[in-house]
Amino acid sequence: MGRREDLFAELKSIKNELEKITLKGLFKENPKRFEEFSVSLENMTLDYSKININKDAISKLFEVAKECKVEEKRDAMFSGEKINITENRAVLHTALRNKSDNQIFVDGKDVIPDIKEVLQNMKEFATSIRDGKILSSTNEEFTDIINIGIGGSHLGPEMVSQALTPYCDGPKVHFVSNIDSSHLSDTIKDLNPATTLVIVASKTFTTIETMTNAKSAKKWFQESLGEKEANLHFAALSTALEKTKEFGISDDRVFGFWDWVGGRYSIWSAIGLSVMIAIGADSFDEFLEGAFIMDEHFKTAPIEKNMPMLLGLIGIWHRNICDYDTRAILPYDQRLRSFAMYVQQLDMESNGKRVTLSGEELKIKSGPIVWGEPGTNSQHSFFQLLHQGKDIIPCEFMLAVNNHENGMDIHNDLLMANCLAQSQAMMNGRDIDEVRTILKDSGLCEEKIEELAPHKVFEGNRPSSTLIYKKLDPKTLGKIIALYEHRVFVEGAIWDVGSFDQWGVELGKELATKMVSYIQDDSKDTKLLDSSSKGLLDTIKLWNKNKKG
Ligand SMILES: O=P(O)(O)OC[C@H]1O[C@](O)(CO)[C@@H](O)[C@@H]1O
Repeated sequence: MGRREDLFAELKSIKNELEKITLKGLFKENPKRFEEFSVSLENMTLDYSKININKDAISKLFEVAKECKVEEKRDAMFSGEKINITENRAVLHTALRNKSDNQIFVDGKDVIPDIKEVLQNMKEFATSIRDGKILSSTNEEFTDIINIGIGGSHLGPEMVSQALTPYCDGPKVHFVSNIDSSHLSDTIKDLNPATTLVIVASKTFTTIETMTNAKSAKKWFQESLGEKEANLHFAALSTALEKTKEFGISDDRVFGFWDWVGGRYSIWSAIGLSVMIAIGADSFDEFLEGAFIMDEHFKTAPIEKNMPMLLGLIGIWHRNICDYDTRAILPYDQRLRSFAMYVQQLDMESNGKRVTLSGEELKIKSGPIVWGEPGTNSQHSFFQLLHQGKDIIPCEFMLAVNNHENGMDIHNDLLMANCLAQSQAMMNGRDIDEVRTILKDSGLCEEKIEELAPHKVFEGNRPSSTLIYKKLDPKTLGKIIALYEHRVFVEGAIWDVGSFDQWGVELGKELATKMVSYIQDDSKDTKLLDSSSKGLLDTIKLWNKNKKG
């Protein structure tokens, strides 16, 4: 990877040169900066002109992408090659939304017919639930659906169903993920078991949180409806048919997927069933269509007009050239309130890696910390640090031009104005001279002006991008999610990490299994544990209401 490091060094020299001029200056120099540093796809535009970058840097980043064979790796993924090498699996979430006639082979078998079959079964089931053709054990229509799952089996369905609230015209969907008993109990407390369907979403059907919640939900049904009746209130989304059967869910209520669908990439698979029940099969198709449009764009658009490539390369610029540790995702869209959390898993579980694909220690930084909240709420919490803190945090604004509400345009106008104003403030800042003039005009004396001025200076020159789209409809949401998936791919390909495994999550799972025996068994000797774990366990044993009554 020597050539990649050389290119990084050249990019660092460009960055050092660029530091001599501000973002404001770049706009003054080039009135066409927006046109030259933005890219569009249908009703969506990514504006990256407010990032301290120039054409030289962009073309050098293209060289990085070429050197790291991003396009070849992309093609390998789309064609079903086993690019998840530590698990010996293909990575084919894109096949789930493939609307072309192409065949895609894994181990010599075309996967498309199976995908179509499961999708068709999902549609029939979802439509029958929505139309009241499938009834509960008490012959009533299902009014509420609870998706029990965690990680990729939860974050996608919850985020998408929140985002598409205006399209939700089916039963109400709820989500339970945390093993904390409060999550299930707070969710079911106002629900009627007779009209509730639980969807157990788990690729492996072994995840302790999901299985514990599913068993407790089963008990809830059994106690109020009866042993046999309980099973009629379940469906499952899983690759583990044996285990779903063991749980008591009949095969016609199980919707499968395949080992080449990673958890955090699974919203397009059967894992999307709760969303499909909420928004209907047609809207779900639109959602898949949106992702397919982004896939085709990613596959075919030249690198300089390729939105995921550019977003990924900007990520590399910020992480490896500017040395920024985090990035903020800031949707000016309350319905995208879980989007940052969703991208956190997508991005950090994929690229939070410390070794290369061949197992060597990475010599450069990989995935950054991803976080964020919707605006305008976040303006009144952490934006202070974004504007005046010591860290520079690249901000990714997201903005829908049209809302879904009639007669509330004033809200939308103000929302949009705030979004634009924030990126402008980050870029332009406010210098000491301007601050002094403002304070003078407000009638303050010289002494007071000098006392206050440093606090009111904004350095500015802080980078941001804005993804602007016409309306947050199912198709647009599909495009946005696929854009972020492919951005993660581009970055992972450049860092040369295994973006599709997640071994780092395993150690905690293993230790939790051991730890539970210390909590449940008083006679278990804690002497060999570290003193912190022992101290905490002793406190648990002293205070545990389950033990002490
Ligand atoms: O769908 P499952 O098998 O229950 O797994 C849930 C989640 O657990 C993980 O394996 C690790 O957190 C995720 O990748 C996955 O989305």
